[in-house]
Amino acid sequence: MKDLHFGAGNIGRGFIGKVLADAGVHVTFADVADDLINQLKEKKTYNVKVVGSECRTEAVSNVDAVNSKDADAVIAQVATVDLITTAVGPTVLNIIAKTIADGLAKRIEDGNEGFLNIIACENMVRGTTHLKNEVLKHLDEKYHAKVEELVGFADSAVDRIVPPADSEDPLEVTVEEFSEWIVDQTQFKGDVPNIKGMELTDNLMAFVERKLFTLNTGHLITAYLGALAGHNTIREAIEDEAVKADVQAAMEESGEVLIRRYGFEADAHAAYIQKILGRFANPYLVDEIDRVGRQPIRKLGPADRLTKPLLGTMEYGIANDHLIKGMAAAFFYVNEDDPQAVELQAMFAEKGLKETLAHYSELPVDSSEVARVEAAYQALKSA
Ligand SMILES: NC(=O)C1=CN([C@@H]2O[C@H](COP(=O)(O)OP(=O)(O)OC[C@H]3O[C@@H](n4cnc5c(N)ncnc54)[C@H](O)[C@@H]3O)[C@@H](O)[C@H]2O)C=CC1
Ligand SMILES: O=P(O)(O)OC[C@H]1O[C@](O)(CO)[C@@H](O)[C@@H]1O
Repeated sequence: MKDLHFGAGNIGRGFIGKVLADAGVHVTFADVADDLINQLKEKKTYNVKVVGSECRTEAVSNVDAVNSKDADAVIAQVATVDLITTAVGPTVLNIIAKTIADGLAKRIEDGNEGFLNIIACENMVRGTTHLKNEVLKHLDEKYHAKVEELVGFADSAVDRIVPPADSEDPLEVTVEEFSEWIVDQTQFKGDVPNIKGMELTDNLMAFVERKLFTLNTGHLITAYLGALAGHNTIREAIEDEAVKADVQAAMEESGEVLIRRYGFEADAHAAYIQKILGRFANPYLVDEIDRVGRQPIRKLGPADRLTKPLLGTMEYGIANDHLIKGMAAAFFYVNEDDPQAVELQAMFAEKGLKETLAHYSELPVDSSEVARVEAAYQALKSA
């Protein structure tokens, strides 16, 4: 099987590319980072350091690379591979959609009747479905029926903490031991691939929301409360007992929504939260607060890791003080290198918290929740 993987970054090399290459799939990475691509092309192998209670280095071999800026080369790949995976970040999905659409048009014109499956591996609810809609916007309608017949767009949930590596070898990645890649088996076209490390489910939403609204909700609140307390890394922040107590409580509030919505068993979910807290404290990973806190506007959005769990607590009429506090902490997040943090702070300075939060979260500006976030902000300010 041949895979074209967009995004040779942390998750691309450290997780998805590795799982596929280990399973005997030939992986070609597509990326815009020239040096990275040239080195991958030349060496065709790279190392992954797996760190935890035991540390080891594993080589990933038989990979290739193509520069994403060379549209013709990428289109030629799309026209021939059996699988396309992505780990580029939600905003870049819209950019690669055009190239994928051009590749699908070529594939059909070339008479390739083989099945192709596409899996976006991003921190997004139904990211592949989003990508599909973007691809179809760029694709002439005359190709749509063939795409429906031959191309599967399978949504997935991806969980492995992979911070940027601090290594002399630019291709090496450092990853935690834990990993979970769950794909919606109902959305494949042709045979569903049997790949070790890729789990299949017919209940994907439960797993996507469980991951995004537990790990990512807790991680983000760790970042924002940690930054406020003067910490630089996630590990430092979660070892601060006050931060940890708030983060755990926020994950429990979000967890109560997940338990009620999807029927997760309460004890198992509590253990899931504890495991995640342990992963945040991994002493072998140096995970900067800015990586986890990045793009706060996206993360305050209505479908993302702060607002969506809050909406769930409102739906079920259950406690949400710590989710509210986490949202308030987002307004202390300052990072001049992050355009979204700059934009958020600019609007906050001009319009105040209520209007800014309502604008990005789509919560009603006069709602009691928005008022409570403002009160929590004031409480944090005077603490
Ligand atoms: N790092 C982590 O711990 C996890 C990340 N994720 C998700 O995986 C996705 C990727 O995250 P990371 O690997 O951490 O980011 P990253 O920044 O390390 O990798 C993204 C890669 O995409 C490349 N890229 C940018 N524009 C491109 C284009 N037009 N064509 C091809 N490649 C392009 C970048 O050069 C970069 O190498 C994100 O959606 C993230 O939320 C999900 C789970 C864990
Ligand atoms: O990649 P995003 O959506 O900016 O968010 C960063 C988060 O994603 C992860 O990299 C993977 O879930 C977490 O480690 C972190 O909480």
